[in-house]
Amino acid sequence: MTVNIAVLGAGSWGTILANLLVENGHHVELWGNDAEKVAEINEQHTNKHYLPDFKINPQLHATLDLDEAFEQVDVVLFVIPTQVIRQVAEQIAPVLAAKQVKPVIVTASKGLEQGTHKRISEVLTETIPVDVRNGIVVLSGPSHAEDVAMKDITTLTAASTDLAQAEWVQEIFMNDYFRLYTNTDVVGVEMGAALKNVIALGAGALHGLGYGDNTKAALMTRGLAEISRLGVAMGANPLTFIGLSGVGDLIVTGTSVHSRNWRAGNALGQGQKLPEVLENMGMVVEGVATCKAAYELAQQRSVEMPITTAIYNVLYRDCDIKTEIGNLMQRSGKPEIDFN
Ligand SMILES: NC(=O)C1=CN([C@@H]2O[C@H](COP(=O)(O)OP(=O)(O)OC[C@H]3O[C@@H](n4cnc5c(N)ncnc54)[C@H](O)[C@@H]3O)[C@@H](O)[C@H]2O)C=CC1
Ligand SMILES: O=C(CO)COP(=O)(O)O
Repeated sequence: MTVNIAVLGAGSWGTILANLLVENGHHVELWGNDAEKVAEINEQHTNKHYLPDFKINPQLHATLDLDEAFEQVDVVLFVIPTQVIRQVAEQIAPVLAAKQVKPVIVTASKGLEQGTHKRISEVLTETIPVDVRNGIVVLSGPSHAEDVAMKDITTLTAASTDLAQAEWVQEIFMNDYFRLYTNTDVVGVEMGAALKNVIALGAGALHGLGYGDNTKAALMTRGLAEISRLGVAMGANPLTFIGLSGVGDLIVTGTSVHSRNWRAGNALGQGQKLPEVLENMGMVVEGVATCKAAYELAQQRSVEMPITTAIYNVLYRDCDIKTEIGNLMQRSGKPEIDFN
């Protein structure tokens, strides 16, 4: 089966997924917003800013032109930062309408929209009318671009309320090192994907401050407890949080030097200030914006999220990290399992 795929976002994850899809035998157009980088991909077959040592398959074509990207399109894959998804989706909707194509929309981005607190599939549902698209599938799981570049064995979840569309996407992406599972719990998959980035910031900060393994395990486990609590309040199946898009992605993001969120947290723990950290990263650190959205959502829903609140206090109120850790430890004793 050869499928026509437009990948939106020529950063680290978009480039690696587009490359994988080409090597799976599909026709892929990678849409970018930076003329120099698009030319580099087409002429040098590299994208050095995001993937310094990676050689891109010469069959991958990049473009700045949405008309070209959508010339023939069965799947549109979003791999851009969460906070620009609404704007780009509004930009592509009339192009899809003019082309009279009805692609399946897939998102591999992870986050919550600031202001509205919406999940990405909700933003896409609002902005791309049903008459110009097929279903929406969410792709998520423990998957750093740097490891997929090495063809390291990687597992993900394809989630959709329409199981047949999730299965179709599963088939498009699967190969001997990339394995997908399906799930119909879109809420749980998206909430796990978005919120683990916030906890990864905290895990990095603990590392930067010199805390040991016990503390990091405590943060990730109790972090998962509050991710599940908010997720269940939003309608998720609690079992999804022990799957790839929950604990799986929390492990990879909360322990890896490849994680932008972990690295940003590590730099904060070492005493750098947030603007400097983000400036130095040069890539999206999704947990920062999502932390604010999650904090506000938890307040609205009266869901207790003490770790997210502590991270919010550090990021948005310039509070001292060690004081926030001390405050977490001063809380009264709690039962371990509590979804109320
Ligand atoms: N890097 C990774 O290993 C993984 C990333 N993700 C998710 O994928 C999403 C993208 O992440 P990365 O590729 O790492 O980010 P990145 O920072 O490497 O690349 C983002 C890309 O989006 C482009 N972009 C930004 N605004 C745009 C706009 N208005 N129009 C068009 N393009 C625009 C940038 O030019 C850049 O090419 C994030 O939500 C991230 O959480 C998910 C799994 C793995
Ligand atoms: O989601 C990811 C890995 O599964 C990527 O995480 P970072 O954005 O922190 O690098």
